[in-house]
Amino acid sequence: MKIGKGRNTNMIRVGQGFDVHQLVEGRPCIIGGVTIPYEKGLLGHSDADVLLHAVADAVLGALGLGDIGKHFPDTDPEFKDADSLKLLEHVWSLAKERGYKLANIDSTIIAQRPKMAPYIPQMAEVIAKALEADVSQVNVKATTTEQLGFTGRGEGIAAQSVVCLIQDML
Ligand SMILES: Nc1ccn([C@@H]2O[C@H](COP(=O)(O)O)[C@@H](O)[C@H]2O)c(=O)n1
Ligand SMILES: C[C@@]1(CO)OP(=O)(O)OP(=O)(O)OC[C@H]1O
Repeated sequence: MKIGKGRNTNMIRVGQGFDVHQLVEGRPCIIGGVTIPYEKGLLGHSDADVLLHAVADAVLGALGLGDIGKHFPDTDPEFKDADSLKLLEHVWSLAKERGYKLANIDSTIIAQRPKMAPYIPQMAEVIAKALEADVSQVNVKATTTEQLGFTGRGEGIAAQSVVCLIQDML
């Protein structure tokens, strides 16, 4: 969507991301780039950082560039145990080279446990740094599902993210 005419025209793009990973024993619980002390961790080909995956998918969606599975296939040994922060930084480089900056991003972690609140400020800092933005542009929330469904039973954790990017065309 273009706003304005001629010079100083801004392009605004919106994207959303959603991801789920299974909770299993013997894996670290890394969410939003923060390692959370917990009896289980998230299973995946990479470090399975469900929040950073949702953020990366939201950015790719805003850019119209598909999803993280397309950019980092889970059949590629290069991405085995990959640090999702590095994947997000690569995704952000695609936004930057197209002239986009972050307007704001809002994310929700859907987990019965562990309690996310103590770690949320640090997650927001990680995301802000990766997207080269101020932390005031980044919001992270958490919710349980009141013990309902796979998240409520503690079988997995989900995350969703909505991003707004702005392209300055001076
Ligand atoms: N894993 C979670 C889930 C929730 N929170 C925080 O608790 C609040 C209440 O959760 P409800 O699902 O009962 O609405 C929620 O608003 C979060 O602040 C959390 O820290 N970690
Ligand atoms: C990140 C990638 C690549 O290592 O693997 P996973 O950690 O399994 O994560 P997923 O969200 O299933 O999809 C993207 C993958 O290609």
